[in-house]
Amino acid sequence: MQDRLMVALDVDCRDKALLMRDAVGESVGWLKVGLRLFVAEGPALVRDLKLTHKLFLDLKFHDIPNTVAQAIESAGGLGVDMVNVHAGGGEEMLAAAAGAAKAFPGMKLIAVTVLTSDPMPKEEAREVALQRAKMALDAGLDGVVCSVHEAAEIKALCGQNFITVTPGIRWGGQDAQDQKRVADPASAIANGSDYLVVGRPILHAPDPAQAAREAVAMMESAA
Ligand SMILES: O=C(O)c1cc(=O)[nH]c(=O)n1[C@@H]1O[C@H](COP(=O)(O)O)[C@@H](O)[C@H]1O
Repeated sequence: MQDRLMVALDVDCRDKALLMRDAVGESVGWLKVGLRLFVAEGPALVRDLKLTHKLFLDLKFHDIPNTVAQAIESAGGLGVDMVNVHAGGGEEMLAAAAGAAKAFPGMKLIAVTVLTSDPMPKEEAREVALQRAKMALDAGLDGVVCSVHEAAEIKALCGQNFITVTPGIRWGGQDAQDQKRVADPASAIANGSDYLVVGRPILHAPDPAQAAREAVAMMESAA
């Protein structure tokens, strides 16, 4: 199950990123590089992190179709295993991204549906997430980022092979912080999530590898 756990390396510099990578080691299969770390350290660090783990480049591209397609080409050139765009960019943008990603068959392209921090009412979030997931499927993407609460329905609508990546993971009474739609690792697996994204519950744990193993044990309990 560790191959389905992604650690969000939301730290501010290379040294901290490498320390965290070493701290989690093989207890997780994936590292996620997002805005904070990429803006600070860029592609060189991504290349290094790729040497030991699968890599998800989470920059949520949201721009005109041509610009997003070019950014996807750059991500493909970096050799990342997964990259995302924001489905709010619309059908044409998603199709352009999917077109660009075709040149990189080893890279999964996924779309953010509704951010797990979005305060919109649950039913509205569900409707928008389902509609955007279908749009991503039709545009030729490999899957979506969504909350655990929408994952099962998205699988039912878009097919079991359509990838669901779920952040907003908390367990054992952890603070939800800025996340609005949270769930624990066992519920995520039970609801059909393919990959779980965990940031602060691992980054801020006294022993990050132990926190990751705890999450994996919960994931296994639901399998
Ligand atoms: O695309 C993402 O990864 C993402 C989408 C989303 O809807 N919600 C969300 O939290 N994320 C990312 O997932 C991670 C969650 O971090 P924690 O809340 O610290 O576990 C962060 O790096 C977010 O940028």
